[in-house]
Amino acid sequence: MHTLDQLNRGELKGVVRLQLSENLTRFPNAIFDLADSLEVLDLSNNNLSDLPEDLLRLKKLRILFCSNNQFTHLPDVLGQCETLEMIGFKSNQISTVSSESLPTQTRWLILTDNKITSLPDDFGRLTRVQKLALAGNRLRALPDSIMGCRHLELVRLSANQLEAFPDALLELPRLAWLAFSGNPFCAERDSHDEFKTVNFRDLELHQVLGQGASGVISVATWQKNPFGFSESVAVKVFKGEVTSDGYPEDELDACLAVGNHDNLVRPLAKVAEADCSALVMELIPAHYTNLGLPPSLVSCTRDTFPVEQVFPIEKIAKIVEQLERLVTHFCEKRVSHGDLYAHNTLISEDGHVLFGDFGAASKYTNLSLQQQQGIEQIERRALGFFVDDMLGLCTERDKSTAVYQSLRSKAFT
Ligand SMILES: Nc1ncnc2c1ncn2[C@@H]1O[C@H](COP(=O)(O)OP(=O)(O)OP(=O)(O)O)[C@@H](O)[C@H]1O
Repeated sequence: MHTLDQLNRGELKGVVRLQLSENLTRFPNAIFDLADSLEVLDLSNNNLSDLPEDLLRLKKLRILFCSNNQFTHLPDVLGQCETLEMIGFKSNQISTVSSESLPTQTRWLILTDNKITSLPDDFGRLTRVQKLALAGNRLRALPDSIMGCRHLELVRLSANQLEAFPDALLELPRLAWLAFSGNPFCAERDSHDEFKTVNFRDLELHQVLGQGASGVISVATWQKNPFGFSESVAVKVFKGEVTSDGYPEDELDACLAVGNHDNLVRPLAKVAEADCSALVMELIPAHYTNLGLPPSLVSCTRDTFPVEQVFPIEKIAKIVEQLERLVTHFCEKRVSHGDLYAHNTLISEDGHVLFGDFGAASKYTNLSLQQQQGIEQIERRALGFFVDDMLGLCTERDKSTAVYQSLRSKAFT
């Protein structure tokens, strides 16, 4: 994080990346002094509502983040910034997105949690866009031209006002991670009576285990355990607000709809109270570790891995086999996971997989057979990308094996 003082004193000359958060209400002019070098500008968490019309003077600007500001429209000047390819305006008040505001070379567009009712008709001219985050808006439909966005791989549409499933998405040849729960066309949430409902006051929360976008997970023991669950459990208490993947209530609904599987963290019970929604689940044993790391600004939609991460091909085959069985289970339950990634996968030393994070999951039982098949194909593409990622971790020696070749035929690149 930098300061306005540093900027005004000329101390930041030559920086490639600038991050300022000081309740700014106006774009600081001194930023233009960095035009020769500035590639990444992060003005998130300020009070900005517009950008200067000569922003294009920042000739090298590739990445612009303005989340948590007061924008009511996406500034038109963005469309004239010749090198700008990543745009993030999450949690503003944006209701209008003009065609002029979208640079043709956009790869990454984050407009989560705004008030957008429609996208420009010619959206499909963004033929390079790979990642499109629109959850928590007021979209009623998508422009059919979106079919032209042939590089789209990740799309978030949850928590909108879509009246019908956007069939145009089924035409996208690379789409692999899709979230669409919490729209009027979706099936209603289920009460999941097959799972016990417990009182929140019967649980005693202890140390925090982790925190996802949608809730906080803690170890808990029972004050009262009428159903005889294990003495120690994990409890995810949902925060209630919309996340970049959708509504927490839909996460709980989808997670319970998928139910039990050998490769899922076992859901045990739910808390469904007016002021508290929570999921009680089995504790993940401490020796399970993350298989991958989330995507970076460079990898965009693809997971990243520590350079030293290497696996023998037999272990990779075992991991892939478990994921394949899991995807078959998702399809049988008519739930799309929407976030099938190594970074959501935990593995034990001997290669047993525990998979999680239903934040982007969407139920699709009520859709037409053709739509259901299309959605399954999208999830299987994510599995194909996953296989490709796993093969990237294979030892050089194992690349000549028959197992490698057989897995290669399942990979999507
Ligand atoms: N049943 C559990 N037992 C032990 N630890 C858990 C359990 N569930 C979650 N955790 C811990 O909490 C962290 C957050 O989990 P969660 O599934 O909510 O979110 P995430 O997938 O990491 O994040 P996001 O939803 O933002 O993508 C996990 O990385 C893990 O460390």
